[in-house]
Amino acid sequence: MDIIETIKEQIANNPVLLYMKGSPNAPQCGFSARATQAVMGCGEKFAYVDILQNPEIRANLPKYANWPTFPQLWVNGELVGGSDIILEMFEKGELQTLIKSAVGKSEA
Ligand SMILES: N[C@@H](CCC(=O)N[C@@H](CS)C(=O)NCC(=O)O)C(=O)O
Repeated sequence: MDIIETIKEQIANNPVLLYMKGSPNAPQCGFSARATQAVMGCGEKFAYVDILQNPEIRANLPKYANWPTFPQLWVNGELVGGSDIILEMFEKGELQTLIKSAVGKSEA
């Protein structure tokens, strides 16, 4: 399948999706580690894609997303942002609200 189609499918099929370096249990970059901590802190299930294991996604997602770096958090099919935005939203309590509503919608 075309890599852009794969990316679109991943985004469409996962209400909370983190593109990151490594895995939540073993992040391979400080930015991904901090983003994971915040997303995990929301207490809901989330999907992730390790871009170190998926070089084609690493090469193509930044163009598709118009966002140059990783991590990238996608919620309900929309890009939320990277580590800075994720942490800022978490500190304000906004990330918790967003993720809880996204997970709730997917279960409805
Ligand atoms: N300010 C960014 C920092 C993220 C960042 O600089 N990521 C780098 C290092 S992990 C990156 O993705 N570089 C491109 C790449 O490695 O493909 C954020 O908030 O997420």
